[in-house]
Amino acid sequence: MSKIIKTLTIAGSDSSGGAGIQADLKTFEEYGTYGFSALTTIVTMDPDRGWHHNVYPIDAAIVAEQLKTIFAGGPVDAMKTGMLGSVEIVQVAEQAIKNNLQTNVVIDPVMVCKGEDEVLNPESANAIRDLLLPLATVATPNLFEAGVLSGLGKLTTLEEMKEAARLIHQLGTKNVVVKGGKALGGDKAIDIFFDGSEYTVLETAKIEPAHNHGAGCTFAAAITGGLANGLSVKESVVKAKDFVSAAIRNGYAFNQYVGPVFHGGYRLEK
Ligand SMILES: Nc1ncnc2c1ncn2[C@@H]1O[C@H](COP(=O)(O)OP(=O)(O)O)[C@@H](O)[C@H]1O
Ligand SMILES: Cc1ncc(COP(=O)(O)O)c(C=O)c1O
Ligand SMILES: [Mg+2]
Repeated sequence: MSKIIKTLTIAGSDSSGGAGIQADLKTFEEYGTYGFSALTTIVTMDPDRGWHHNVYPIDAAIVAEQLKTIFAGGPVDAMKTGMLGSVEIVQVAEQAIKNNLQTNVVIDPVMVCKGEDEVLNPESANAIRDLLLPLATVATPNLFEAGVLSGLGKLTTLEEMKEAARLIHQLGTKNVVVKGGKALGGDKAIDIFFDGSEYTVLETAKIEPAHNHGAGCTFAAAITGGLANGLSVKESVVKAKDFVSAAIRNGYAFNQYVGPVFHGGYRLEK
């Protein structure tokens, strides 16, 4: 075998398997890369309480220990962050990125899980904005997160998404994708990619039923996989959109509450 291509996710566990570290590792595998993970939080969903999410952060020192283990094998080719769970964990992720400034990093500024519209942990969200976005190669907020990060509040049009992308770029990230997804009205799933000078509109038909739990994590992990394989940022984002669309098309109803993507969908359709 030729050179091993290494990818890393610093993210939470979604025991239901569609999102979080599970989505990231499955996607990394689909991209032919060797995935590492530093676990930050454990999320459970309660069927007796309408699928209420409980988030259990891990001690930041243990996250730091996991990263020490991973980097004992040398640098990785690309990395991403997902749900981080506490300001201290955000700081640990910041340090890992600063120790590896040559490595492309995708910041998925996870503040919410689908179906919830309240920021899970406002202090961590602010820390992601202030500490991680300035270090990001690409940031991938969904519509809600882009409204919070840009300060524009609820976004409802393409023009507002573009303005949010511009404002988030000003926070220091080199590139940003604002994901309209299912949250934007209309029959298209539209994302805006902004590289600081040019806007690219990424558009597909909205897939119904939307088995899109984990779509955001899968999309960010796919960008990471593309970057690790040497694609440009724009190429990585364009391929990730195809990858996540196939994952949603091949998703399934896990139960009455949630329909996760299938991370192997792109391979199945080839
Ligand atoms: N029903 C859908 N049909 C097609 N694409 C979708 C659908 N829902 C989400 N997407 C796409 O999945 C990716 C993740 O977006 P989104 O689901 O909004 O993120 P998040 O999971 O972070 O909330 C984006 O590329 C978005 O356009
Ligand atoms: C651990 C974890 N990370 C991230 C997310 C966000 O998932 P999505 O990809 O749907 O935005 C979730 C949602 O349940 C989660 O449990
Ligand atoms: Mg998300």
